[in-house]
Amino acid sequence: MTSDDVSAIEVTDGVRSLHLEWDDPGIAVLGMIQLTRDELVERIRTGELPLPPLAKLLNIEVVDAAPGRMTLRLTPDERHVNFLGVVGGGVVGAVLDVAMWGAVQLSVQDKSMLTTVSMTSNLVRGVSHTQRALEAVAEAVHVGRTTATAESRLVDAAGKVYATATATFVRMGGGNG
Ligand SMILES: CC(C)(COP(=O)(O)OP(=O)(O)OC[C@H]1O[C@@H](n2cnc3c(N)ncnc32)[C@H](O)[C@@H]1OP(=O)(O)O)[C@@H](O)C(=O)NCCC(=O)NCCSC(=O)Cc1ccccc1
Repeated sequence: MTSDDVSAIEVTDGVRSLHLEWDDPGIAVLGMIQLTRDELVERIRTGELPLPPLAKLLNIEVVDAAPGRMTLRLTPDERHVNFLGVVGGGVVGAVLDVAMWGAVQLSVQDKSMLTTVSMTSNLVRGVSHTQRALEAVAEAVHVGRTTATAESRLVDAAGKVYATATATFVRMGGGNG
């Protein structure tokens, strides 16, 4: 599903439905394992490597990817709404988490895997499901032998900030190159 497909949500007698397709999650995992860092960057950036199902579920797309940075697009829709009638903080946190992970993961040349161990977010403005797409812009701050850190912001097209987050990752495996 892409951001254009939100209109594909059908409403029949008040019941919402959506036909959603996603790829075998193993394809993205295999890409992580088998591709070189530069191949991985390129295939994520161009969309050649299918994103994991989580991205399809939350309506997240890649805008840009490079060693040390990743920008994702979150297109809010009705499925993201919580009891308060706004997009849930977990959805905002998820897109920032993935963008920060991408920024640090694409920094490493070897086969080590980065995994999030802590994350702090500040949700400074409510997100409505009717508003246009937001961008999660993340940068690696530190990539060390055993840990990595990143920071990120969720902004609209005018640069208005909706949320900020920082995260710490543990680096597992690889030769620490
Ligand atoms: C409103 C505030 C909390 C504080 O804002 P401040 O620091 O004082 O900053 P500022 O004054 O600059 O205002 C900024 C904007 O806010 C607007 N505004 C201000 N006051 C009010 C007001 N009283 N009422 C309405 N709107 C108000 C204000 O007009 C401005 O907009 P504008 O520039 O005019 O367009 C803001 O940080 C916020 O909305 N954060 C996001 C929270 C969020 O969405 N969390 C996630 C969902 S919850 C969750 O998931 C948990 C859960 C789980 C399961 C089930 C249920 C729940």
